[in-house]
Amino acid sequence: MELTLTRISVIIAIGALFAYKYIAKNTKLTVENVNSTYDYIIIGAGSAGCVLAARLSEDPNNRVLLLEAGGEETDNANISIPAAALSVWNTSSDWHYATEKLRICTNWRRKPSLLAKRQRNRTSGEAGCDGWGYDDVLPCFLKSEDIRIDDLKNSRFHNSGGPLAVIKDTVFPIWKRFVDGGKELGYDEVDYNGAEQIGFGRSQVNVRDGARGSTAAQFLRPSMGRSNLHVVVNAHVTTVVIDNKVATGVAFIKDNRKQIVSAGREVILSAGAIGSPQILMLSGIGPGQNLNSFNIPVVVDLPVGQNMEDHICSFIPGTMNTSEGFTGPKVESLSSVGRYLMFGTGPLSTTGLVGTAFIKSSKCKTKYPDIQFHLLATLFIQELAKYSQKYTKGLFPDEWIDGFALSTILLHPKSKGFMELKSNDPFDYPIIEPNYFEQEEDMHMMIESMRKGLELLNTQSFREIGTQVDRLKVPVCSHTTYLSDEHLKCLILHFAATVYHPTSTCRMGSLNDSNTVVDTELRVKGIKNLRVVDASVMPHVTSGNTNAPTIMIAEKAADMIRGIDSVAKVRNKLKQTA
Ligand SMILES: Cc1cc2nc3c(=O)[nH]c(=O)nc-3n(C[C@H](O)[C@H](O)[C@H](O)COP(=O)(O)OP(=O)(O)OC[C@H]3O[C@@H](n4cnc5c(N)ncnc54)[C@H](O)[C@@H]3O)c2cc1C
Repeated sequence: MELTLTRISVIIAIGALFAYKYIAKNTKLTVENVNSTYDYIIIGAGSAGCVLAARLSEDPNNRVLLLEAGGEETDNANISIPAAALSVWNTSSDWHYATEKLRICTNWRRKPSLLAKRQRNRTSGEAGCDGWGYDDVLPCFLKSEDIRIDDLKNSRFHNSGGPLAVIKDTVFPIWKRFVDGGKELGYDEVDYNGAEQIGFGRSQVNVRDGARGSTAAQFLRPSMGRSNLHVVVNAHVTTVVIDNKVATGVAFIKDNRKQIVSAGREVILSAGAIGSPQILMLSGIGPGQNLNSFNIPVVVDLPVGQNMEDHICSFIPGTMNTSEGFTGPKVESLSSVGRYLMFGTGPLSTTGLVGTAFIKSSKCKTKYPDIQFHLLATLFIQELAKYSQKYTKGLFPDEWIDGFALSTILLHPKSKGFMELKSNDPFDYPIIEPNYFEQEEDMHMMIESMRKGLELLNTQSFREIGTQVDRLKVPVCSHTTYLSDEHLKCLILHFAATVYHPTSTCRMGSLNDSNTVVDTELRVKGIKNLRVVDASVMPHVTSGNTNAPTIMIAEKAADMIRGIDSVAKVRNKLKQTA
């Protein structure tokens, strides 16, 4: 306990200093007086909402209001320090959503699985989603990007000068073992955001000058000098005001007071894959049966909250006999702190997620990958693995030792989940039922992904550092034969976790597809002046992490809403270099 307390206090101190140096100069976000009417009201200042607010307010004629239920990102300085990301969990900056308990039962099936066609990391090429193919969306990815990796600066798949810095995580040398191990297995080292996704690479991360590159920091704050952009934090939106099937405003609660603000042009939901469907349902847009049970008048019956997809992962903890990774004492050392404060570099500037790979399972029939690896350059100590502590005894050490965790991720699970209202109280969390492993195929695939992970850890590259995976011998699975399918299944059932990539709860699709909520311009079907712009509109979860695709969606939506084509030049350049 003492170790962790010391660690936390050091991190907080660094955070405070960091905040003083980099952030305190920025002004507070919240405006004192909210106007009665704006042109656009955006709900949710997350990855998408901050981009939209910044882009829509570029036009001085647009009066924009951005409402956010949480506080400012500067309230918790650890949010900006890459290595301190974990210390933000379970704080007031976290919604603390919990999913329903995992039900594994092979004789019940909620629904047959949906379309098999999947997205690429940078595409959403889904049938019925015209305008969202790879060539359509690549310019929007590029618009946001500021590539800071020298050997990629001239790549047609990258761009310089956008708000979102992209760097390679290079602090901990274990990344090289990951890439070399991949080569031993026959994979190339790739820029997985470039021409070829399949292969191994150093992780590309959004860190600028040592600070995590959130859209609040990179898009919103630089726009705050604009008089036409108002932001209100700690404002919990309860409903969209709908009059005769036209969205006319938003109701929110701040400081225990309900306020209603009108939107002259549009209301845009960017409250995320849980928040957006919840607000829609509270406003009468959603599955009629669920709304009727809480006496919410149905305005439009749509499959809001259905079709939820998420990435799920397993962990293989490994130990090693060299100090090539991240440990608490290394990160908290005086030299590390000094380096960070002076130059924004060193162990504190890294997420620890040093390696990323995309591969195909034996069942994969498309040219896109269905398994992802992440190499985390640390073996958590027991105390940090609180979420599953009752099982983790033996899996993680009590004190920091040299090690790592290989996470094997299912990119396209067949199981679909859903979320629905638990009551008509906007402060009541909805039911979140991801249905992980409801389809047996997902379990087979997860076992295969772990076997492929074990193969990687058995390459010469990892053997050279004495890699051991015997922490998988956890007491809770001791009734099975070590590394048998049953053993891996037991590990998966006890330790598999979300990668926090829920999507598709307000799916985009063609107007006549009854399984979708918004059209290809992200307008809610059957309602005027209401759009959804966030991860919830993805037709399927992407073949990679979801943050950059969400930012792309916001970039594209901003152009749609403004009726401009801000990426015409980028698109033409891409055509010339094709
Ligand atoms: C712990 C964690 C780690 C992650 N790591 C990665 C990663 O390494 N790489 C990656 O690509 N992706 C990562 N993701 C996923 C990524 O953050 C999401 O895909 C992305 O943020 C989705 O953007 P969004 O705009 O849809 O929603 P969000 O970013 O969640 O934004 C929604 C916003 O709406 C606000 N809101 C919700 N309800 C209301 C309401 N009623 N009133 C007002 N405001 C409301 C929320 O507070 C929030 O600020 C991670 C997610 C989590 C949770």
